[in-house]
Amino acid sequence: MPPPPPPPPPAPPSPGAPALPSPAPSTLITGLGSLVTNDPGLGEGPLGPIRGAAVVFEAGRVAWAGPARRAPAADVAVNAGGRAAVPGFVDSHAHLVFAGDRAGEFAARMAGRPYEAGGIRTTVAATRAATDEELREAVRRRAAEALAQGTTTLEIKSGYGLTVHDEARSLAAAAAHSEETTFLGAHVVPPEYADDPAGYVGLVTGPMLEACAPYARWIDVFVERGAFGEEEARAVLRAGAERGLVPRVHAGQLGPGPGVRLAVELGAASADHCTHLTDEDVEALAGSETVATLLPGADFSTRSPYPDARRLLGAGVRVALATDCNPGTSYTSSMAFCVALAVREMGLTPDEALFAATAGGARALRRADVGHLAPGARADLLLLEAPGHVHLAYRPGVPLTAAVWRAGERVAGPWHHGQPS
Ligand SMILES: N=CN[C@@H](CCC(=O)O)C(=O)O
Ligand SMILES: [Zn+2]
Repeated sequence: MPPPPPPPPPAPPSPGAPALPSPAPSTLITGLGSLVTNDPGLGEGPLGPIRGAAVVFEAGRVAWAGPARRAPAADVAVNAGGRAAVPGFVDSHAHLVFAGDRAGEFAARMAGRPYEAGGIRTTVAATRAATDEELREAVRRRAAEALAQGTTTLEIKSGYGLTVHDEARSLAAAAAHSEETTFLGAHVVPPEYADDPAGYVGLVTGPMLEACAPYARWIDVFVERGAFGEEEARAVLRAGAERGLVPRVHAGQLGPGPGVRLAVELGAASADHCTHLTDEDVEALAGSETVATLLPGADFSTRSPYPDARRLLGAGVRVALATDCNPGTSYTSSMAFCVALAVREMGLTPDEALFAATAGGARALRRADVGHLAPGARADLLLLEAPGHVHLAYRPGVPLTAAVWRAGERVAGPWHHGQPS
C-alpha cells in the first residue's frame, strides 16, 4: 500500500490577516516545600498536601500536581526555593463599592460606642456624591489590594447606592473586576424612604432589580433589626430568584433573628456572619446546602463575640471564611488576617481555617473550578514567603505573599522566578 500523502503545508498568512495567537506557555513551579491542593486524592486529609511538590499550569488550568521528582517538563520552569503554596483565597463576601471611610466611627466604637446598622447611611451619602470614575477607581484599587494578598476569587456587593442609578452603577463598577457580583439594594432603608419602608422594598423588587440584574449573579439582604425583617427579606430574595439571581443572606450579625432559617428555606448559597446562632439555626444549616460564612474581621472591628466555628463543624455545617471588607465593620481585605482570627478566636485549626478560606469560599459561591489545585482547577496559586501554610495564622499581620498566579498568569508578588525583584 502506498504511504499516505504528506499533509499540505500550512497556507501562508494572507497580507493583513491577524497573526494567530500563540498558545500561552505552560509553567512548571517546582521546589515547593509543600503544596496544599484541597484534594484528598493527592495527599493526606482534606487539604491533600504534597511535600516536595511541583505543579504545572497549562492554558490557565492546573495540568498536573504531584511530587517534584515526577514532574513533567513545561515551557517555563520556576523554582520556588522551598516556599509553601496554597490555592488562591476565595473571598466570598466583600463590599468594595463605596466612597469615603468611617475611621471616626471606628475610633468612637473603640472608645465604647456600639455599632449600629444606621452608620451605613454615612457611606451611602459619600457614595452617591462620588463620580462614576471615582467609584470605578475605588473598586479597582481595592480589588488589586486583595489580589496582591492572594485573593484570586472575589465577590463584590453593591449596597451603598440605594437608588436605581447608584445601585446599577455600583454593580457595573463591580462587574469590571469580578463575575461574582451581588445586588444588595436591601442593605438599609435610605433616608428618603424612612417613612415608607414598604415603598423602598417595592423599589428594590421592581425598577432597581430590573436595572441591576444584568450586572449581578447574586441577591443579598441585610436581615437585622434596623435593616430588613423576615417578610421584607423574603419578598426581595424571591423577586431576585425570579429574575435569575441566587440568594445569599446577611444573617445573625448583631443578634439572633430569622435570617439563617430564611436562607435555608430559600436555598441560599450562604448565610453570612452567623455571629449569633440558635440551636435551631445550627440544625437548619446542618441539613442544608447553605454554607455558614463567618466574617471574623467584622466581629473583631465591632468588638462582638466570635461565633463558635467548632460547634458548626461538629454539627456538619459547611463553613467559609471571608473578609466582609467594608468601611463600617471590617475595613480589611486580608484573608490571612481572617484565617488568623478564625484560628485564635473561633476554634478552627490552621488546616480548617485555610480550607474554609479557599474551598469553603468556593462552595459559598457554588464554584467547582476554584478553591483547590487538583488537575482541571483554575490555576490560582498563592506562593507564601513561608515554609508551610500554618504560618498564615502563626505570623499574623506579616505580609507573606511571595507571588500570586491567577488563571496561570503571575499577577502579584515581589518574588519572581526564584529571585526577589
Ligand atoms: N451588615 C451589613 N453590612 C456590612 C456593614 C456595612 C457598614 O456598616 O457599612 C457588614 O456586612 O458588616
Ligand atoms: Zn457584609
